Amino acid sequence: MQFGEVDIDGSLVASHSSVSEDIIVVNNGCLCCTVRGDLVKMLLKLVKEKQDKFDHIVIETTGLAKPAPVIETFCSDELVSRYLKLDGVVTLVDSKHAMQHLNEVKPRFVVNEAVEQVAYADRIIFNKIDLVSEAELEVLTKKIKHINGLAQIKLAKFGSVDMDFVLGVGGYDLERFDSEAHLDSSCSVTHQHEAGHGHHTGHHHDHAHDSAVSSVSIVSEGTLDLDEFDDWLERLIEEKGEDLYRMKGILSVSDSDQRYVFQGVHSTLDGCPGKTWGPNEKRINKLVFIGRNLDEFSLRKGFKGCLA
Ligand SMILES: Nc1nc2c(ncn2[C@@H]2O[C@H](COP(=O)(O)OP(=O)(O)OP(=O)(O)O)[C@@H](O)[C@H]2O)c(=O)[nH]1
Repeated sequence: MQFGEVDIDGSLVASHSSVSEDIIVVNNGCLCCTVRGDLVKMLLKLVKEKQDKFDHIVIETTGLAKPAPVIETFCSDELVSRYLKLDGVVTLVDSKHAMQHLNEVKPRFVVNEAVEQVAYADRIIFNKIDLVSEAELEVLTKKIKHINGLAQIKLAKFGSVDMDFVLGVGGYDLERFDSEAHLDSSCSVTHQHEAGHGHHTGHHHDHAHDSAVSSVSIVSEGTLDLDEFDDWLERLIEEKGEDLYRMKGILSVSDSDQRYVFQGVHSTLDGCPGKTWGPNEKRINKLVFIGRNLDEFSLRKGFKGCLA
């Protein structure tokens, strides 16, 4: 399924495809609505007509699409979420040109879609690595991990990656998340402002300051009061829900032998008890927040305030 004004890829893929997959082009949706009405319609049509005939639906957006409305379609639309589950967001990065797009400063209220597409990803493929030096790749990796410390990254040439890397991602699956625990604590690199954006004063916070999209990771031993934590998260979402793109965490909570796992997109939160802690296992809390203008200091302080 593709979003786009002009469907060139669709016909190219179709002419090369001997398999029976359907390619559906969705090109009349508004790129900035919060839930994609056109997508809802198409997904429900697929469910109705072919429910038992597919394992996955792969949606390819145009390079200009904002990922949030597509993601929220799966969280917010009651019918869609009844029949379909969002598996994950995969972002293909052109290693040669990505930096230029990530650094592009957009006009007021205009988001940088390259930054958004990295920020919301569960998996990131750095493609065209044959066209860049190791040093360039290192700088790009640093930049991308700064934006998204949660996604797994793979390097590729001509888009060649294992299918398992892009299908069956389980990016929104609390159980998978619990057992895999891909929280890269080395990615807590917020507050390193990009060149040219060093001055980060209050008056900048009212517009889409894209270099301000970053990850904050908290890795900390200790036990949390779950009620306090819930209250804190709720307050956070109320105040900053729009700026909080993704959050995930594995928590050690008092009066429980089980981990508590949670994940969220903006103001949609989902949490449940997870695996039991081992008898000699260190109970370490791991949380990652990805969002715009995140205040690392106050996130850490808020978290500490919930420790029992
Ligand atoms: N050297 C090199 N060229 C590549 C690689 N992957 C794709 N290309 C070439 O890059 C050109 C443009 O392809 P892409 O950048 O993949 O285009 P695309 O992503 O389909 O374009 P949109 O979907 O319209 O954004 C084609 O000529 C590809 O053959 C790679 O890993 N290395």
